[in-house]
Amino acid sequence: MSSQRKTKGKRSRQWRIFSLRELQLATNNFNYDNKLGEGGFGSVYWGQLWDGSQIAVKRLKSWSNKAEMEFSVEVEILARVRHQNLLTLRGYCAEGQERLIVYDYMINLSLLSHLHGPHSAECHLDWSRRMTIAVGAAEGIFYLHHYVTPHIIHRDIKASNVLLDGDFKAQVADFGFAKLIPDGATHVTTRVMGTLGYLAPEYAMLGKASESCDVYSFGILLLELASGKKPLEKLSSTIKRSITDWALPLVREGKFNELVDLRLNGKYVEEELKRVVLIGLICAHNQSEKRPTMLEVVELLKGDTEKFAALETHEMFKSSPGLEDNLDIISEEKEPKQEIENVRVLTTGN
Ligand SMILES: Nc1ncnc2c1ncn2[C@@H]1O[C@H](COP(=O)(O)OP(=O)(O)OP(=O)(O)O)[C@@H](O)[C@H]1O
Repeated sequence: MSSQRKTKGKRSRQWRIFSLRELQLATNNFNYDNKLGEGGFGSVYWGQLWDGSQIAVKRLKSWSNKAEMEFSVEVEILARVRHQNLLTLRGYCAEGQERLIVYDYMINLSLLSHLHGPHSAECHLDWSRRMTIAVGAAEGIFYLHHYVTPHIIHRDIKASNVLLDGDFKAQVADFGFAKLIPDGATHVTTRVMGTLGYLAPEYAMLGKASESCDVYSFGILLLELASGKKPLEKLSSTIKRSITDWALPLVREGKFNELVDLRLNGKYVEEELKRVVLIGLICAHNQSEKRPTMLEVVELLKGDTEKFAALETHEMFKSSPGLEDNLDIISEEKEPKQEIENVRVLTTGN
């Protein structure tokens, strides 16, 4: 059994082109029952290949104006990006109007499903798993920012894009998609630009995409991971509060025990919780130049004491008046569609 697993593991690392017929067979002709979910780029289906290995197939929509060759070249570039915390592409299919990307199926699904979805009540994520996921996801993003040439800005770091393998190891998904977007596919563009609640202010307002936008989104993700709260919490039918607006006052009052996810039943490492929350908040600083780089984030998360001592004394965490300009205060809820549309309008042309 173990040798069989090993062989499967090896095989899954190989990159190849799939035929449409093979993917139709694997997914029962993209049957609704096989559907794992739907994102801005299209639907994702669970499938099983002839060798028994499980795959996730992303069936892209609105790709008709992306030439077959162009698509293949770009996907092959992405397939070369390999890191233990990045979801590896197993291959693709480009036949006729169909554009499909094939990944290994992540048996423990996404972080979103554990924090807020079907698995949230079961609480599979104990504190040590959360720490491992935080460090792993940070390392994956760090790799995209610092090692891949040209560097890749993810643009959509969020809980549904952090997938979990059989060992709950983080696999950051959907990187590099911006390059695959056909010109003029506006509704797809809105998705590439990120998701409400995770968007850095300068990105949302000016469309300035940079590595530090990913750092901002990652900060929100860290706060979400520690607290189990959503990036935007509905306070009433018209008012939403961001996770940073909720967390920062508690941090300034030193009430870390009120920040932690209640589903952990008090089982967590206090020092680590403090570390994750402070790093989350500094990453999600409204001024991009005050945010750390992903290299610094990785070092901090791994427990660099010198860097952490400096972070602890950061002015952001001092409970003095006048620092509230850091916060977005309470944001009025608009129609989500309209809000996304606004973001799109503001950012197109960049
Ligand atoms: N390899 C995979 N293994 C298991 N589940 C997956 C895999 N890839 C994607 N999924 C799940 O399929 C669903 C749809 O994914 P998709 O990436 O299309 O959308 P999304 O992440 O919700 O939104 P967006 O398009 O903005 O990234 C999500 O719930 C995602 O977690």
